[in-house]
Amino acid sequence: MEVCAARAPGKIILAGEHAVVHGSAAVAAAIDLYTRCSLRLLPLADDEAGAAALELDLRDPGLTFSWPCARLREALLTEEAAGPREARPCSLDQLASIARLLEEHEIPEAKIWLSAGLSAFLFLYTSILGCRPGKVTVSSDLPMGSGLGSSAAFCVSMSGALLTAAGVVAAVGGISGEGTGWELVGKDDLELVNRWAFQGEKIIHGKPSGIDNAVSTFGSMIKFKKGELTNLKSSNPVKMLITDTRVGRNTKALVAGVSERASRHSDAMAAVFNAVNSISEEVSSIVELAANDEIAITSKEEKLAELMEMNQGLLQCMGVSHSSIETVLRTTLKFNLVSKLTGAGGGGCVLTLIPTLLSNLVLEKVIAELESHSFRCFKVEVGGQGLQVCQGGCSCFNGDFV
Ligand SMILES: Nc1ncnc2c1ncn2[C@@H]1O[C@H](COP(=O)(O)OP(=O)(O)OP(=O)(O)O)[C@@H](O)[C@H]1O
Ligand SMILES: C[C@@](O)(CCO)CC(=O)[O-]
Ligand SMILES: [Mg+2]
Repeated sequence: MEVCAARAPGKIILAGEHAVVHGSAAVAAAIDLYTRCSLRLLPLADDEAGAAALELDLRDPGLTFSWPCARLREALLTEEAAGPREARPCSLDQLASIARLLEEHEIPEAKIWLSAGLSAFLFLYTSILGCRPGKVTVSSDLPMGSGLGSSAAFCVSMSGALLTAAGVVAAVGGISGEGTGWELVGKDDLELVNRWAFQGEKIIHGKPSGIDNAVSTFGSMIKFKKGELTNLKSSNPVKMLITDTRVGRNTKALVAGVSERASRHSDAMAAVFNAVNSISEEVSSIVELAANDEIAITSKEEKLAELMEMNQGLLQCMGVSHSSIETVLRTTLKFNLVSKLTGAGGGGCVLTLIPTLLSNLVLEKVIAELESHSFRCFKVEVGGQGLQVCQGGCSCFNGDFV
C-alpha cells in the first residue's frame, strides 16, 4: 500500500486583498499554521471485484465520505483524461456531475459550506489519479473560511499529495532542524502543484487572483501582481498578531460583491484599486529595507503601520469590513496598535502589527481584551516554508498525523 502526505501553510495578506483580483499588486506571507493531507492508495484488486471506494476523512468538521469507484467512473470519466502533468480547468459539465455526486450524500445543512471543498477534492483526485481506490485524510490548524487561506492550503496540500502519489512530484531533501520527515519540493514540481491548486481554488472562490495558492505553495513573503510573483527578502521579520473574529464568511461571495461595486462605480473603484496598488508597492519596498538599529526598525514599523491603516480605509470603501472587524480596530487602537483585515474580510481575521519594542505584558493585555469579546488570537511566525511532502514510510504519517 502506497502512502504519502503533504502539508501546506496558510497565509496573511499584508496589503492588497481584493484589489489584486482587479490587477493591483498585493503582499502576502506564509504562516506556520498548516493543512495536512495524507493519501493511502488501496489495492486495485478491490476495484476489479467492484468493492473499491474513494474515502475522504475530514478531521476538522469530523465528517467522512465514501464514493464507490464504479460510480465515480460512471459519473465523471466521460472526458478523456489528459494525465497529471498538465493542470486543466474543471469544465461546467464536470462541475455539474460533481454536484450530482454530492447530492447523493447528505451533508448536514450547518456544514453545507463544505460542498465547495468537496467539489475541489473530487475534481483534483479524479483528474490526477483517475478513479483509483484510495483513502484521503485531511486535518488543519487553520480556521476555515476566516481569511487565512484555508481553501488554498487545502488545494495545495491535496494537489501535493496526489501528484506525489502519481509519481510526478518528488521530495528533494529534508528540512534542517525539524526532524519530522517533511521534505521540500523542487521549483518545477512546485509550479505544477501551484497550477493544479489554482484550478481547485477556482472551484471554491469563483475568480481567485492566484495569490493564496501561490504563497501557500512557494512560502516566504511575496509580492504578487497579475499572476507574477516576486520573492521579498526581509532581514527583520514582521511580527503580526492575528485575531479571528469567528464571524463566518465566504470569499467567493465577498469577491463577487467587490466586482459588482466596481461595475456600478467603475471610475471611483479604479481609483481605489490604483491607491491599493501604490500601498502594496510601498509595503513591499519597506519590508525589504535592511534595518540595522532600533531607530531604523521603529521608523520602518511606523511606515508599515500607516500603510496598513490606509489599506484598511480602502477595504472599507470596497464594502468588505464588518462590525466585528471594527471592534478589533478600536480595541487595538486603545494600545496605539494598528490593525487591518486580512483575506476577504466580511468577518474572519484581522492583523495587528506588533512593534519590536512592544512589551510582552502589553501584548498579553491586548490579547486578553480581544479575547474578552470572544475573539481568538494567534501569534504566528511569518514568511516560512511552502509546500512540503513526505513519501511512504516516513515519520509524518503512520495512519495518523504527527
Ligand atoms: N480542511 C478543509 N477541509 C475541507 N474543506 C476545506 C478545508 N479548508 C478549506 N476548505 C474549503 O474552503 C472553504 C473556505 O474557503 P474560503 O476561501 O471561503 O475561506 P479561506 O480560504 O479560509 O479565506 P481567504 O480566502 O479569505 O483566505 C470552506 O468552506 C471549505 O469548502
Ligand atoms: C480576497 C482575495 O483577494 C484574497 C483572499 O485571501 C481573493 C483573491 O485574491 O483570490
Ligand atoms: Mg480562500
